[in-house]
Amino acid sequence: MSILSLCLIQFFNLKKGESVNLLEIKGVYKCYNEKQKPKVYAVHNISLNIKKGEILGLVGESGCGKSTLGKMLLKLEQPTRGRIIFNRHDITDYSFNQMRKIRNSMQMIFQGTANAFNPYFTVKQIISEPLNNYSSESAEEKEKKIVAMLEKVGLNHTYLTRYSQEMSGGQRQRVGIARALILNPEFVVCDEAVSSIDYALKRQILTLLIDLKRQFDLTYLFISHDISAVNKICDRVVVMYLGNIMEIISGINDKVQHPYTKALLAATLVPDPKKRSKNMVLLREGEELKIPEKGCVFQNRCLYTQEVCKTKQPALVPHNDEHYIACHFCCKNRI
Ligand SMILES: Nc1ncnc2c1ncn2[C@@H]1O[C@H](COP(=O)(O)OP(=O)(O)OP(=O)(O)O)[C@@H](O)[C@H]1O
Repeated sequence: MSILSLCLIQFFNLKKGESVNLLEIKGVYKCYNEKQKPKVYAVHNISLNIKKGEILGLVGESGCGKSTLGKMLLKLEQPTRGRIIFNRHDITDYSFNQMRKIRNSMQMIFQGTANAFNPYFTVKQIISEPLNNYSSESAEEKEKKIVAMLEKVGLNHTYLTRYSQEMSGGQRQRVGIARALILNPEFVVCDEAVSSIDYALKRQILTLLIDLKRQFDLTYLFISHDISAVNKICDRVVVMYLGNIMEIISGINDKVQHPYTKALLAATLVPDPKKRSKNMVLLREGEELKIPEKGCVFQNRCLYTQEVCKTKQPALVPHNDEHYIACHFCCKNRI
């Protein structure tokens, strides 16, 4: 088949509204200590596609493997097993030099905490760093670019000479966003980009991220503990528990099915007391959280565990078009 016919097929598929995958994650595992027995996986057999232009949310309790997965997609961590395809290229075994060539297409926004940046660097130095590594433009051109980017994130040239300790959390967050976007990436991992900032500022940063996504045609993996932020910004949400995907859904709302996602939802604060659901107690006081050797990874905390959950790990299966659940008892086609 000629290149022209392949392009035509892709063009007509896009016209029909079919989306293109920017990232394909195929059976990815991460084990930090391979010598340990039994092996403990921070990420366990995750398969997932991230569509071009999508904002994919990633939620779950602390330590469930969200950042590890995000870092593996950017190749800041090497998967133990599985494949990562970016823009139709298998980058799993890319060397440092091969990654250098595409590093500008994939960036990360970290939490804008006080120690997020080198305290001896000015804003200009912070944002220049990726430019110095990847661009051969003159110093003047770089400065022009930095000022233009600062303006895009709601700051101005007067911030160029500031140090990170001379800024508020929100201003630091904006500098972090400017630094991540200065190389004009396609894919950005936002790791807790709105954590520990107040409600009004959170709304501003979320609005800014949505605006920038439109302006720069970005695709985000949005990692967060904050269910309301995830619901505001994301097209789909992946719910992780102990390295495994429990559910994929359009939002954490009353359509969630998995007992773990229901518990996450019940734990969120709802302003209207009449709409609040009862908190579900998933772990009794003093009880230790253990990763089961077989069966469903959530069996020790689930309120509905049956015999089959102790022996057989449920597969992630479609409930409907965009809704996937890994539970023996949630899906219509199951046991
Ligand atoms: N470099 C590392 N070496 C060893 N273990 C690690 C390393 N990084 C993460 N882990 C472990 O992997 C598991 C997943 O960690 P990860 O940071 O991905 O979780 P997370 O869901 O992002 O947590 P949080 O929300 O608190 O950031 C944890 O048990 C953690 O202790």
